[in-house]
Amino acid sequence: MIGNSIIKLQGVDIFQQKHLVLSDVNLHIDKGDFVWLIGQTGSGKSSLLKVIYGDLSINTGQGHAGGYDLNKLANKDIPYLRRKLGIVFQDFQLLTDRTIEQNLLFVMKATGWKDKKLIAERIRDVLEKVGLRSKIKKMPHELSGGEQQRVVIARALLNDPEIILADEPTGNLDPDTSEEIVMLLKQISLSGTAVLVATHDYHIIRTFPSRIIKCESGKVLEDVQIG
Ligand SMILES: Nc1ncnc2c1ncn2[C@@H]1O[C@H](COP(=O)(O)OP(=O)(O)OP(=O)(O)O)[C@@H](O)[C@H]1O
Repeated sequence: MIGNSIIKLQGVDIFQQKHLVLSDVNLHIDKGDFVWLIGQTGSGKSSLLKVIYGDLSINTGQGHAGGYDLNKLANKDIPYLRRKLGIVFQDFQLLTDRTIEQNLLFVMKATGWKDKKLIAERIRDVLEKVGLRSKIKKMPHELSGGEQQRVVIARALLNDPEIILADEPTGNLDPDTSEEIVMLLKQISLSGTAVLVATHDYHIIRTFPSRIIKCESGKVLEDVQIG
Protein backbone atom coordinates (compact mmCIF):
# COMPACT_ATOMS: atom_id res chain seq x y z
CA MET A 1 0.00 0.00 0.00
CA ILE A 2 1.22 3.50 -0.83
CA GLY A 3 -0.10 5.60 2.07
CA ASN A 4 -3.83 4.87 2.17
CA SER A 5 -4.00 4.25 -1.53
CA ILE A 6 -5.21 0.79 -2.57
CA ILE A 7 -5.80 1.40 -6.27
CA LYS A 8 -3.87 4.08 -8.12
CA LEU A 9 -3.97 4.41 -11.90
CA GLN A 10 -2.26 7.34 -13.60
CA GLY A 11 -2.47 7.93 -17.33
CA VAL A 12 -3.28 4.27 -18.02
CA ASP A 13 -4.51 3.14 -21.45
CA ILE A 14 -6.60 -0.05 -21.38
CA PHE A 15 -6.72 -2.29 -24.43
CA GLN A 16 -8.72 -5.39 -25.33
CA GLN A 17 -6.53 -7.00 -28.00
CA LYS A 18 -5.63 -4.03 -30.23
CA HIS A 19 -8.78 -2.09 -29.38
CA LEU A 20 -8.27 0.91 -27.06
CA VAL A 21 -11.19 0.65 -24.61
CA LEU A 22 -10.29 3.37 -22.09
CA SER A 23 -7.58 5.98 -22.43
CA ASP A 24 -5.69 8.10 -19.90
CA VAL A 25 -7.39 6.49 -16.91
CA ASN A 26 -6.71 8.23 -13.63
CA LEU A 27 -8.20 6.57 -10.60
CA HIS A 28 -7.53 6.63 -6.90
CA ILE A 29 -9.22 4.38 -4.40
CA ASP A 30 -8.22 4.67 -0.76
CA LYS A 31 -8.70 2.52 2.31
CA GLY A 32 -12.37 2.35 3.30
CA ASP A 33 -13.70 4.10 0.14
CA PHE A 34 -17.03 2.95 -1.27
CA VAL A 35 -17.19 3.65 -5.03
CA TRP A 36 -19.90 2.94 -7.62
CA LEU A 37 -18.74 2.11 -11.15
CA ILE A 38 -21.31 2.77 -13.88
CA GLY A 39 -21.38 2.91 -17.67
CA GLN A 40 -23.28 1.40 -20.56
CA THR A 41 -22.74 -2.14 -21.76
CA GLY A 42 -19.43 -2.29 -23.59
CA SER A 43 -18.15 0.99 -22.07
CA GLY A 44 -15.23 -0.73 -20.35
CA LYS A 45 -16.22 -1.47 -16.75
CA SER A 46 -15.12 -5.10 -16.87
CA SER A 47 -11.91 -4.12 -18.66
CA LEU A 48 -11.12 -1.65 -15.87
CA LEU A 49 -11.74 -4.35 -13.24
CA LYS A 50 -9.56 -6.75 -15.24
CA VAL A 51 -6.65 -4.33 -15.09
CA ILE A 52 -7.08 -4.09 -11.33
CA TYR A 53 -7.07 -7.89 -10.81
CA GLY A 54 -4.25 -8.49 -13.22
CA ASP A 55 -6.19 -10.12 -16.04
CA LEU A 56 -5.26 -7.36 -18.53
CA SER A 57 -1.78 -5.94 -18.53
CA ILE A 58 -0.90 -2.28 -19.00
CA ASN A 59 1.90 -0.66 -20.95
CA THR A 60 1.12 3.03 -20.75
CA GLY A 61 0.95 5.05 -17.56
CA GLN A 62 1.39 3.76 -14.02
CA GLY A 63 -0.80 1.35 -12.10
CA HIS A 64 -0.78 -0.02 -8.57
CA ALA A 65 -3.26 -2.35 -6.89
CA GLY A 66 -3.00 -3.93 -3.44
CA GLY A 67 0.67 -3.02 -3.19
CA TYR A 68 1.54 -4.53 -6.60
CA ASP A 69 3.01 -2.58 -9.49
CA LEU A 70 0.67 -3.46 -12.36
CA ASN A 71 3.29 -2.44 -14.94
CA LYS A 72 5.63 -5.11 -13.63
CA LEU A 73 3.14 -7.80 -12.69
CA ALA A 74 4.49 -11.29 -13.40
CA ASN A 75 2.23 -14.33 -13.80
CA LYS A 76 3.50 -15.71 -10.51
CA ASP A 77 2.36 -12.51 -8.70
CA ILE A 78 -1.23 -12.78 -9.86
CA PRO A 79 -2.50 -15.27 -7.23
CA TYR A 80 -0.93 -13.09 -4.51
CA LEU A 81 -2.44 -9.89 -5.95
CA ARG A 82 -5.85 -11.65 -5.98
CA ARG A 83 -5.56 -12.43 -2.28
CA LYS A 84 -5.42 -8.68 -1.67
CA LEU A 85 -8.64 -8.32 -3.65
CA GLY A 86 -11.96 -9.87 -2.69
CA ILE A 87 -13.73 -10.76 -5.90
CA VAL A 88 -17.54 -10.91 -5.97
CA PHE A 89 -18.45 -11.67 -9.59
CA GLN A 90 -21.41 -13.48 -11.05
CA ASP A 91 -19.19 -16.10 -12.63
CA PHE A 92 -17.49 -17.00 -9.33
CA GLN A 93 -20.48 -18.71 -7.79
CA LEU A 94 -20.53 -21.26 -4.97
CA LEU A 95 -19.72 -24.90 -5.60
CA THR A 96 -23.14 -26.54 -5.49
CA ASP A 97 -21.99 -29.99 -4.36
CA ARG A 98 -20.65 -28.96 -0.95
CA THR A 99 -21.67 -27.13 2.19
CA ILE A 100 -21.00 -23.48 2.92
CA GLU A 101 -18.20 -24.51 5.27
CA GLN A 102 -16.64 -26.76 2.59
CA ASN A 103 -16.91 -23.95 0.02
CA LEU A 104 -14.95 -21.63 2.27
CA LEU A 105 -12.48 -24.36 3.22
CA PHE A 106 -11.82 -25.04 -0.46
CA VAL A 107 -10.68 -21.44 -1.03
CA MET A 108 -8.60 -21.39 2.14
CA LYS A 109 -6.74 -24.56 1.18
CA ALA A 110 -6.19 -23.19 -2.32
CA THR A 111 -4.71 -20.02 -0.85
CA GLY A 112 -2.30 -21.77 1.47
CA TRP A 113 -4.05 -21.96 4.86
CA LYS A 114 -2.89 -25.05 6.81
CA ASP A 115 -3.70 -24.65 10.52
CA LYS A 116 -7.06 -26.33 11.20
CA LYS A 117 -7.85 -24.20 14.24
CA LEU A 118 -7.11 -20.92 12.44
CA ILE A 119 -9.13 -22.09 9.43
CA ALA A 120 -12.15 -22.92 11.61
CA GLU A 121 -11.89 -19.55 13.38
CA ARG A 122 -11.62 -17.63 10.14
CA ILE A 123 -14.64 -19.40 8.64
CA ARG A 124 -16.67 -18.57 11.75
CA ASP A 125 -15.48 -14.93 11.64
CA VAL A 126 -16.39 -14.27 8.01
CA LEU A 127 -19.79 -15.98 8.35
CA GLU A 128 -20.42 -13.89 11.47
CA LYS A 129 -19.58 -10.72 9.49
CA VAL A 130 -22.23 -11.53 6.89
CA GLY A 131 -24.79 -12.72 9.48
CA LEU A 132 -24.81 -16.38 8.43
CA ARG A 133 -23.00 -18.22 11.18
CA SER A 134 -25.96 -20.56 11.70
CA LYS A 135 -25.90 -21.68 8.04
CA ILE A 136 -22.40 -23.13 8.09
CA LYS A 137 -23.54 -26.74 7.47
CA LYS A 138 -26.12 -25.89 4.80
CA MET A 139 -25.80 -26.63 1.11
CA PRO A 140 -25.97 -23.63 -1.26
CA HIS A 141 -29.41 -24.69 -2.60
CA GLU A 142 -30.78 -24.52 0.94
CA LEU A 143 -30.05 -20.77 1.04
CA SER A 144 -31.91 -17.89 -0.59
CA GLY A 145 -30.28 -15.90 -3.42
CA GLY A 146 -29.42 -13.09 -1.00
CA GLU A 147 -27.92 -15.53 1.50
CA GLN A 148 -25.85 -17.16 -1.24
CA GLN A 149 -24.55 -13.73 -2.23
CA ARG A 150 -23.63 -13.10 1.43
CA VAL A 151 -21.63 -16.35 1.39
CA VAL A 152 -19.86 -15.15 -1.77
CA ILE A 153 -19.00 -11.95 0.12
CA ALA A 154 -17.83 -14.00 3.12
CA ARG A 155 -15.62 -16.01 0.78
CA ALA A 156 -14.19 -12.78 -0.65
CA LEU A 157 -13.33 -11.65 2.90
CA LEU A 158 -11.41 -14.82 3.87
CA ASN A 159 -7.97 -13.44 3.10
CA ASP A 160 -8.72 -10.03 4.62
CA PRO A 161 -8.54 -8.15 1.31
CA GLU A 162 -7.73 -4.46 0.95
CA ILE A 163 -10.58 -4.01 -1.51
CA ILE A 164 -13.70 -5.87 -2.58
CA LEU A 165 -14.38 -5.75 -6.34
CA ALA A 166 -18.03 -6.52 -6.99
CA ASP A 167 -19.46 -6.82 -10.50
CA GLU A 168 -23.28 -6.56 -10.48
CA PRO A 169 -23.56 -8.12 -7.01
CA THR A 170 -27.29 -7.43 -6.91
CA GLY A 171 -27.97 -8.49 -10.51
CA ASN A 172 -30.23 -11.43 -9.68
CA LEU A 173 -31.76 -10.15 -6.45
CA ASP A 174 -35.06 -8.49 -5.61
CA PRO A 175 -34.94 -4.82 -4.46
CA ASP A 176 -35.12 -5.48 -0.69
CA THR A 177 -32.44 -8.19 -0.85
CA SER A 178 -30.29 -5.92 -3.04
CA GLU A 179 -30.47 -3.22 -0.37
CA GLU A 180 -29.39 -5.68 2.30
CA ILE A 181 -26.39 -6.73 0.21
CA VAL A 182 -25.35 -3.12 -0.44
CA MET A 183 -25.81 -2.32 3.26
CA LEU A 184 -23.44 -5.19 4.03
CA LEU A 185 -20.87 -3.91 1.50
CA LYS A 186 -21.18 -0.39 2.98
CA GLN A 187 -20.60 -1.80 6.45
CA ILE A 188 -17.52 -3.64 5.16
CA SER A 189 -16.16 -0.37 3.72
CA LEU A 190 -16.68 1.33 7.09
CA SER A 191 -14.45 -1.28 8.69
CA GLY A 192 -11.61 -0.19 6.35
CA THR A 193 -11.83 -2.52 3.33
CA ALA A 194 -12.46 -0.44 0.20
CA VAL A 195 -15.36 -1.50 -2.02
CA LEU A 196 -15.77 -0.94 -5.78
CA VAL A 197 -19.15 -1.98 -7.17
CA ALA A 198 -19.99 -2.09 -10.88
CA THR A 199 -23.74 -1.82 -11.42
CA HIS A 200 -26.48 -0.81 -13.82
CA ASP A 201 -28.93 -0.34 -10.95
CA TYR A 202 -29.44 3.41 -10.52
CA HIS A 203 -32.16 2.85 -7.95
CA ILE A 204 -29.70 1.24 -5.57
CA ILE A 205 -27.17 4.03 -6.20
CA ARG A 206 -29.79 6.62 -5.27
CA THR A 207 -30.62 4.66 -2.13
CA PHE A 208 -26.95 4.57 -1.10
CA PRO A 209 -25.34 7.76 -2.43
CA SER A 210 -21.57 7.55 -2.68
CA ARG A 211 -18.76 8.48 -5.04
CA ILE A 212 -19.57 7.48 -8.64
CA ILE A 213 -17.13 6.87 -11.47
CA LYS A 214 -18.33 6.27 -15.00
CA CYS A 215 -16.90 4.66 -18.14
CA GLU A 216 -18.05 6.77 -21.06
CA SER A 217 -16.73 7.46 -24.56
CA GLY A 218 -13.40 5.80 -23.84
CA LYS A 219 -12.76 7.68 -20.59
CA VAL A 220 -13.24 7.14 -16.87
CA LEU A 221 -15.12 10.14 -15.50
CA GLU A 222 -14.80 10.99 -11.80
CA ASP A 223 -17.41 12.27 -9.36
CA VAL A 224 -20.36 11.76 -11.68
CA GLN A 225 -23.88 12.79 -10.61
CA ILE A 226 -26.85 10.74 -11.74
CA GLY A 227 -30.28 12.28 -12.42
N1 LIG B 1 -11.72 -10.49 -24.81
C1 LIG B 1 -12.00 -9.44 -25.59
N2 LIG B 1 -11.45 -9.30 -26.82
C2 LIG B 1 -11.71 -8.24 -27.60
N3 LIG B 1 -12.51 -7.23 -27.24
C3 LIG B 1 -13.12 -7.31 -26.05
C4 LIG B 1 -12.89 -8.41 -25.16
N4 LIG B 1 -13.61 -8.21 -24.02
C5 LIG B 1 -14.26 -7.03 -24.20
N5 LIG B 1 -13.96 -6.48 -25.40
C6 LIG B 1 -14.45 -5.20 -25.94
O1 LIG B 1 -14.03 -4.17 -25.05
C7 LIG B 1 -15.06 -3.18 -24.88
C8 LIG B 1 -15.35 -3.03 -23.39
O2 LIG B 1 -15.91 -4.23 -22.88
P1 LIG B 1 -16.19 -4.45 -21.33
O3 LIG B 1 -16.56 -5.90 -21.17
O4 LIG B 1 -15.06 -3.92 -20.53
O5 LIG B 1 -17.50 -3.52 -21.12
P2 LIG B 1 -18.48 -3.42 -19.87
O6 LIG B 1 -18.69 -1.97 -19.61
O7 LIG B 1 -17.97 -4.23 -18.74
O8 LIG B 1 -19.82 -4.07 -20.41
P3 LIG B 1 -20.98 -4.87 -19.59
O9 LIG B 1 -21.72 -3.86 -18.79
O10 LIG B 1 -21.81 -5.44 -20.70
O11 LIG B 1 -20.32 -5.94 -18.77
C9 LIG B 1 -16.24 -3.66 -25.70
O12 LIG B 1 -16.20 -2.96 -26.93
C10 LIG B 1 -15.99 -5.13 -25.89
O13 LIG B 1 -16.54 -5.56 -27.11
